[in-house]
Amino acid sequence: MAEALRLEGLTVRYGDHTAVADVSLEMEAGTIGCLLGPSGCGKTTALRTIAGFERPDAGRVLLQGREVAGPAASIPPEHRRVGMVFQDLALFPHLSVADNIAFGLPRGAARRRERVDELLALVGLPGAGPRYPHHLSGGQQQRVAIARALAPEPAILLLDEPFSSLDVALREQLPRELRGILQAAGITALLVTHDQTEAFAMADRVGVMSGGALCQWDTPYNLYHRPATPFVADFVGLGVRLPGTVLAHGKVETELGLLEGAVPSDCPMGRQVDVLVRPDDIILDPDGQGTAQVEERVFRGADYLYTLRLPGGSRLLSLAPSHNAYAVGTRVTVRPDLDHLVLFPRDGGPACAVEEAPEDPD
Ligand SMILES: Nc1ncnc2c1ncn2[C@@H]1O[C@H](COP(=O)(O)OP(=O)(O)OP(=O)(O)O)[C@@H](O)[C@H]1O
Repeated sequence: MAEALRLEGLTVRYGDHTAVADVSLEMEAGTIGCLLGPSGCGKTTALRTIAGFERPDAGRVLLQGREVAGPAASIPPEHRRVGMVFQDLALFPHLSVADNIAFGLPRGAARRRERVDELLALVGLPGAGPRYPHHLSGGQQQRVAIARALAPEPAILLLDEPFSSLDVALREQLPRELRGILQAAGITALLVTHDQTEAFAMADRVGVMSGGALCQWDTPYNLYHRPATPFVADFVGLGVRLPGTVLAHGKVETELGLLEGAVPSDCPMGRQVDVLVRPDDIILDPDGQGTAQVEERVFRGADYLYTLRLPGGSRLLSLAPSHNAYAVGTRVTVRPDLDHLVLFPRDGGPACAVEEAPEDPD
């Protein structure tokens, strides 16, 4: 498949501060990518550099194989064929929906009206052309902003926190809808968000950023099941890291007992590691004889998230269906059910590669 975007060693500094540090990634045409990370990690700066609003201090940006920023070129934003949707949507309040969408199209273009109608149909708002932005709901306004950005047929659509101004219900629903719209039209898109649920619902590939660096650029499934660094493991999904010692291939001793299965072959015996334990890896049994204790319980609708305290002081998380509720203080037996082990060496040495993790079903 054709390459839509490539970043090579992209570095952007504001004075002494490195906002984007040596970021490299590639996106294929027609796919959706996402930069995910906490506030200040550099994701907006990376997006703005792709759009042409910031200049790289090192590295290159290539769009459809053409260098648009780097040692060989500095193409201005309007000539990059990039569509941008901003956090606040930035619709023109005094223009109708049709005129908002047509804004980026050449005046007098024969297909102008036709293109607006096409885009309104694409975003599920047929017939909304004569209305004004303030007549529309937040979700509808967002679709108009997307239609406007798509009007000039950009090579890539960049979206900066596109759901942050919407209410909670829309934030659940819109990422999936938007993914459907972009996929139907074969659009390449890159969004930035700090919200993992949005990233996972929207994107084929997600890049987790921290301190300007890209920690891992991978499928959502692999980020969860094969996190490359402790930061990715902590940022994506819930879980704890339990100290352990590698005993032999296939066994790690922890406070939970011997965890078995798929210890990476490059993890030497005796090595001190942290084992990633997700809430879905822990089954709890409230038998009254157990040595673990419920320390906290959080209702999450379909399930409760329990924090469990082991006798040695380590804590675990566990998810259990919400039709049974175990009170704080209940003694429970904890049964680990890990089908592969993700290990991070405690000495900070290179991570042990995760083998035999389940394959990404997609
Ligand atoms: N124009 C600027 N001048 C100086 N420093 C800046 C500028 N823009 C961003 N920064 C700094 O660069 C770092 C990265 O900012 P950036 O906005 O890219 O992060 P972000 O991950 O998008 O955060 P947020 O989610 O809060 O927008 C931050 O430390 C920020 O304070």
